[in-house]
Amino acid sequence: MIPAKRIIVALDFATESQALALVERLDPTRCRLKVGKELFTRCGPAFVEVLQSRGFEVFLDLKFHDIPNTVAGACAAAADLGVWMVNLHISGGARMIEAARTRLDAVSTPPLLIGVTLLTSLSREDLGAVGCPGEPSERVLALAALGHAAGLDGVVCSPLEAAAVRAAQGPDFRLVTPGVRPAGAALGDQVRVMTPRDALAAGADDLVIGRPITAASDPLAALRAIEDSLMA
Ligand SMILES: O=c1ccn([C@@H]2O[C@H](COP(=O)(O)O)[C@@H](O)[C@H]2O)c(=O)[nH]1
Repeated sequence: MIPAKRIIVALDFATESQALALVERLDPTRCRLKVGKELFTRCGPAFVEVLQSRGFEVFLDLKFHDIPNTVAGACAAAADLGVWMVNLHISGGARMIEAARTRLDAVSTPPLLIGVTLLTSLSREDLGAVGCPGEPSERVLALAALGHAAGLDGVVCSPLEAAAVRAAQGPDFRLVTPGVRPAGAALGDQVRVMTPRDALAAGADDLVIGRPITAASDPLAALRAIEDSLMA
């Protein structure tokens, strides 16, 4: 039996009405929602409150990356908004993460604090081109260790790295995996991918899935098919 709410639907829409058209068909007891840069920049915190008022837990995926004081303040703002999870880029460094952790520890019900290791759209070649030679998995493992030591509740990584991060960081460290594609689905800009079922088997806690659901002709049927594939 797969526990409920393992799927986080990425609401990468350009308008509130497009997002709501899908949200109105979703069940908050069965999935969570992710609000990222596009929707947040267009609709702002008010739309996050709309989603929460409908019973959904919201992952605010703004991937903060700035000096420690600025990121700590942004995380405090996310906590005030009442989101379930917030994230930052681990490459911002240990002091940045510790500052965010300290601010969230002062809040009565803080959101989960998660760190992005290496974007799932990046390949080995992409990494080399920005001056970081080596295997993506090595970098992910190093960043996950740094992030855990600095106080993160978990990381965003590709499902390809989930088993290794789980082995290194233990059972209580949350693994949030985008880069999830049902068999035969278009990859789009994703590079380091796995199927939903394989991602869960590799140890992922949360599957972040956008276009395979949101761009489907019948998004609800696409979501149900993914849920069924997890049970099979
Ligand atoms: O490494 C990362 C971090 C975040 N994302 C986000 O997840 C979704 C994935 O959407 P798909 O349509 O399923 O590709 C999207 O909102 C990204 O911003 C990621 O893909 N990789």
